[in-house]
Order: sequence, then C-alpha cells, then structure tokens
Amino acid sequence: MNAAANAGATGMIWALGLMSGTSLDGVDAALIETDGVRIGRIGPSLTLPYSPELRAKTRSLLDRAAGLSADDTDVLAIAWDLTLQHVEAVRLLREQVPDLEPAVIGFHGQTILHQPELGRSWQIGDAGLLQERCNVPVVHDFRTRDLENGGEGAPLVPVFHAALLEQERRPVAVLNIGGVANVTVLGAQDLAGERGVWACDTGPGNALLDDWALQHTGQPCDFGGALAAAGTVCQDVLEALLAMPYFARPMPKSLDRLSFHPEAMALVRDLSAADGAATLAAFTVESVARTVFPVRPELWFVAGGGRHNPVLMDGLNRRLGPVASVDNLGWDGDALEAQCFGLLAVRCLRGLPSSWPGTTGVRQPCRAGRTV
Ligand SMILES: Nc1ncnc2c1ncn2[C@@H]1O[C@H](COP(=O)(O)OP(=O)(O)OP(=O)(O)O)[C@@H](O)[C@H]1O
Ligand SMILES: CC(=O)N[C@H]1[C@@H]2OC[C@@H](O2)[C@@H](O)[C@@H]1O[C@H](C)C(=O)O
Repeated sequence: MNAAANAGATGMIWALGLMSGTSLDGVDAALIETDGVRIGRIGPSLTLPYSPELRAKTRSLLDRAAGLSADDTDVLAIAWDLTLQHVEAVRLLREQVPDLEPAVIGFHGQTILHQPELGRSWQIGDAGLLQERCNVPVVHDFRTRDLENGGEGAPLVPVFHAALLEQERRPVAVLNIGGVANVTVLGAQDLAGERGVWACDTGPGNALLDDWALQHTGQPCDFGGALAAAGTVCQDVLEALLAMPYFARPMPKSLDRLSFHPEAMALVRDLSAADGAATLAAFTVESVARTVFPVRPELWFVAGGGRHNPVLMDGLNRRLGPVASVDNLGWDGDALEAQCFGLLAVRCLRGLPSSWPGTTGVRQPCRAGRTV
C-alpha cells in the first residue's frame, strides 16, 4: 500500500458504518470521522441484537442460500426485516449524538453466501430503503467489483487496520475472530510510510463452536470458553480437520460461514460436548498458527467476539507468542468492522481503492462499493 493509493482525499467527514457479521448476532453501528485515509475522531457505537426469531430466519436462509434467487419471497421478506433493523440501529446511534450529521452511511448487508470461486458474494439488505428512511447517502455492495476483478471479495478490513496502525513501524498482525477468522499482516514500515499489506480468512472463528454450543447446551455460544476449558483436545480429529483442502491453499483466500459444514461437524460428532468444544477451539487457533505469511509479525492483536473466549486467547498465546486484545490499543474490538465500513464508504465517495492484490488477490487496486 503506498501514498499514491491514497491520493485524492480531502477534508474529514463523519461516516456511519453498519456491519452485520457472520455470527448473525445483530447489527453493529459506529460513527467515525475520516477523510478516507486517516482516522479522525471515533464516535459512539452500538450493537442492536437480532431477535432469536430474526436470527433463526436468517440462519435458515444461509443454509438454503445456494439454491435461492434474489427475488425469492423469503429472501425479500428477511432482507426487508434486516434493513429495518439497520434503520433502527442508525436511529438509536444518531439519538446519542443529535448534533452530529453523518455525511454517508456504509452499509455492508448480511452475507448469506460467499462463493468467490464462482465470482459471487451475496449480502442481503435494501440500500434504497435504508437511504430513504435515514435520509443520508448510502454506500453498499462492497464486494462485487473486487470479485469482478479476480479478487476474493474479502477480507476488506485491511485498509482500515493499516490506517489505524499508521504509526506502528514493526511487522504487526490484526486477527479478527468473528464467525469466520480473518487476519491482516502489515509489513515493517519504511520511512516513506510504505509497507506490505497481506490478508486472508484463516479458517473458522466462532461459528463452528457456536453451532456446537447451541446443539449441546442450548446457549448461542460457549460463554467464557467454559465448555471448551472442561474438555481435552482430540489430536486425531484436530489433524483431520486441518487436513481439509482450504488450509493447503496460499493466501489470499476467503471463506463462507458454512465452508467447513458439514465435514467439520461430522468429524467432531462422536466427541463429548466438552472435548468437541475443546477440539473446535483448537481448530480455530491452529488454523491461524499454521497460516503462512510473507513476513513474521512481531506483534499480534485480536479483535472480534472471539477475544472474549479465554480458551481461544490462551491457545493463541501459546502458539503465536504474546497476543493482546485490540482493546489494549484503545480500540473498541466490537465496533471495528462497523467503523471499517464507515471508512470504506468515504473511500468509495472519494474514488480511493479498498482492496489490493495482497489483500484479496484482486488484479489491481480496486474501489469498493456503490452509492444510492
Ligand atoms: N463472552 C464470550 N465468550 C465466548 N465467546 C464470545 C463471548 N462474546 C462473544 N463471543 C463470540 O463472539 C461471536 C461474535 O463475534 P463477532 O461479533 O466478532 O462476529 P461477527 O462480526 O458476526 O463475525 P464476522 O467477523 O465473521 O463477520 C459470538 O457468536 C461468540 O461466539
Ligand atoms: C463474505 C463476508 O461477509 N466475509 C466476512 C466474514 O467475516 C469475517 C471474514 O469473513 C471476512 O472475510 C469478512 O468480513 C470482514 C469485515 C472483511 O471483509 O474484512
């Protein structure tokens, strides 16, 4: 990533970013001030959880997404409900800072299918409805152009991590453990501020663990890693999980929430609840530890809900050396992705690229998003 990639930015504006991640837990909304390159003030953020009913409906769509068309009545109905959830998140956030007028909204939408090998990544949500109800320009459809240009369409967060770590000169990694886990690796920075940026989805984050916990405890996740902590990792199953072809592929590469279903669930099926959780947590950790990066990060920071799981954090500490939560940097690890889509919206408005060959495999630096 170099200075030319950021030419053209002008003054700072406020952007409101919206992200609903693969964990299907709700909508994150965040306000951020940026010129598309540098990060100015960080505004408030919030999460508006999905109701159990909306979560279940969205999950059932995800399970059937490959066979659905964009005009399917279930897709349209759920997209409508999800959009209204986003409208409400915007309303609640703006209520906290009534004098702050966002110039743009960055609307990711809910991913229900990600098939980069078929040039397809499907986020549902009605950007026109959101724009109409919020009366603010909306940037959306962030992944299509990257896919059209030979990229994976994900991850898109590296440009945000690079902006946040502009002052850090050492090689550093930011790992997000959401439903899927993704990593950004920033090379050492030279005096001109030039550095390599690489990224990929490393493997599962919490999604398999969440499904396992729901099945065995009725809880939506393994809170505090309690179930996994009570179990023992089954090494044979762990190696079988890591033998799946995704892990032999070099980066850049990306995943769907269900990429490892049903194979992974079949491999752990006969384990006890605790041993299955321990093995799935080790799967997340090992898939990060075995990813081959172009440079060896000296520092590791962890974002996303997985940083609240001590079994994952202890495992990462054992395998990678000291690993800290991004909260130690003064960042809000729950709001980062929403803030990122605020930045990406401004980059779109200003014609700046948001993905690079090293981050998504796109042929040339590529702009993300379009405006309604
Ligand atoms: N206290 C906790 N203990 C254990 N796990 C937790 C805790 N809090 C959150 N999590 C995990 O974090 C997950 C949510 O993470 P996050 O919000 O980062 O995901 P996401 O943004 O939806 O996913 P993605 O980044 O893949 O889009 C939950 O589903 C759960 O597995
Ligand atoms: C297709 C899709 O929605 N991918 C998400 C998902 O959640 C984590 C990981 O998989 C990442 O690749 C991406 O989200 C982040 C915000 C990204 O694009 O950087």
